[in-house]
Amino acid sequence: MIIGLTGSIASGKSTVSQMLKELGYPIVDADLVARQVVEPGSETLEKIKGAFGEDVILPNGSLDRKKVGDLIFTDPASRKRLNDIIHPAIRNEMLRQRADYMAEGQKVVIMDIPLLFESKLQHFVDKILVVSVTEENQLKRLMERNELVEGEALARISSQLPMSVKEEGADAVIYNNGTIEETKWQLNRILEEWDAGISEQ
Ligand SMILES: CC(C)(COP(=O)(O)OP(=O)(O)OC[C@H]1O[C@@H](n2cnc3c(N)ncnc32)[C@H](O)[C@@H]1O)[C@@H](O)C(=O)NCCC(=O)NCCS
Ligand SMILES: Nc1ncnc2c1ncn2[C@@H]1O[C@H](COP(=O)(O)OP(=O)(O)OP(=O)(O)O)[C@@H](O)[C@H]1O
Repeated sequence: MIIGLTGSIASGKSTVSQMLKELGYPIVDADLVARQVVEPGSETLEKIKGAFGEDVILPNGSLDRKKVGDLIFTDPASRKRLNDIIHPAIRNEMLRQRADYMAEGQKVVIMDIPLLFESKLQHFVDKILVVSVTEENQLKRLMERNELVEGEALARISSQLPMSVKEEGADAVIYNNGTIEETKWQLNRILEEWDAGISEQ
């Protein structure tokens, strides 16, 4: 079974993904893959340099994530340009990692994909688990974690589909507004319900 883990920015996907990792599940992490495919020397980084100029490359040759983030979260045309370059590379690498885990004989694989709905990747997975938060908690946690002012955080939030749309498309929802323990409890109930316990693997 392939479980797609998604949600909105700062809703708690990495927090839940970490819990799943501790339980022993294999994880394909789209944010991590997005870093791997732009490593210095990669074809994707060269394409980004071609599209956005030398300005987005740090002196050590790596992508200036802060600069690119500031650009794409405020300008939809730049976001589309970056997505068109980087998403095919991310998709290929995610599918490669998924195939490797399945070849190993893993019965359950987690695919942590923040933009699962935005990129219409529902067909990559068998079940969709959405980590949801209230707008108030999302804004507060995003501002704190990324040290952003309210306007910057709101720009990032509005670059994604609304939380309610993701909840509607979910097979199960974790409401990550309480304690970490409460979130873990919800996760365990869902894994039981889906018969996806690690012991069954
Ligand atoms: C713009 C970049 C360089 C900013 O890097 P930074 O280290 O600040 O953020 P990080 O990669 O950790 O992403 C944080 C979160 O931002 C959101 N996000 C990232 N990219 C996008 C995007 N293109 N559209 C909407 N939301 C996005 C996701 O919720 C993600 O979990 C980076 O996010 C990136 O390369 N984005 C394009 C690839 C992508 O779409 N990644 C999302 C997973 S497929
Ligand atoms: N239940 C919780 N209570 C308090 N803080 C939390 C809770 N869950 C997550 N957080 C904090 O909120 C922030 C966002 O969580 P996390 O990084 O897991 O979100 P994410 O969905 O993976 O974000 P992104 O889309 O940006 O990668 C983090 O600083 C995390 O420590």
